[in-house]
Amino acid sequence: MTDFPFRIVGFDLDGTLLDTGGDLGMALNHVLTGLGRPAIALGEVPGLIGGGARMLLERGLARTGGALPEADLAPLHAELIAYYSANIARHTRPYPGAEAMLDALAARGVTLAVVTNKLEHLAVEVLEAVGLAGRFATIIGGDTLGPGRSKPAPDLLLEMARRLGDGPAAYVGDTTYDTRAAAAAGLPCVAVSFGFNDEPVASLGADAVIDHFDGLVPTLEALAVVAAG
Ligand SMILES: O=C(O)COP(=O)(O)O
Ligand SMILES: [Mg+2]
Repeated sequence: MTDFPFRIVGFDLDGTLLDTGGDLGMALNHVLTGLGRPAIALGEVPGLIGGGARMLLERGLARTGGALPEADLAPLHAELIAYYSANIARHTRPYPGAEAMLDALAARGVTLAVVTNKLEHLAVEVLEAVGLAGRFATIIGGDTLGPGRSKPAPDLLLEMARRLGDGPAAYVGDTTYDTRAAAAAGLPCVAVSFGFNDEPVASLGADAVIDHFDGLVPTLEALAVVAAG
């Protein structure tokens, strides 16, 4: 154990640890084109991500001709999830420096967690596919606690603390879902500028921003100094 100021660091998944935009976009376009709708340019998909796959579907429908009745959404959501699960890591990769950063935190005795709005089983599958699942003491998904408890509610982050025990914790994310959840849970939050930011990164309300994972360890050390006054 070292004197690193945080004992637990939680990570968002889509747009934070992993660039999942291409594979999520392919799954969304599979559903849209099946409905006779146009595909969405993959470069535009990151702007539609946040809040889970069901919200991705709703935003995709709105973008390509309009919403569908509520009753039509469940089978389309299931189709999107099935396609995504079967094609989960064709394009998905960790962002540069992610693995070295996880090594650096682990070497400092930090316990690592994933806290995502993705369905838990998809989070496990994609982390296994890119070889990172074993790094995390726990993986908590948008459905882990049941409906209505995903980010921006604090529940998933409070569950992380419940599972991993006492000690200072911090969270790393890319959207307002993450910064709002962290604030509600009372955790400091670092935002990554390279993710699927739903607001300009300076407006996300994070305590600090990093442009590369090389900056995470020193940024967390500096945050703790500020918090200590
Ligand atoms: O799946 C989403 O919409 C967002 O997932 P995340 O919480 O890992 O960013
Ligand atoms: Mg994210």
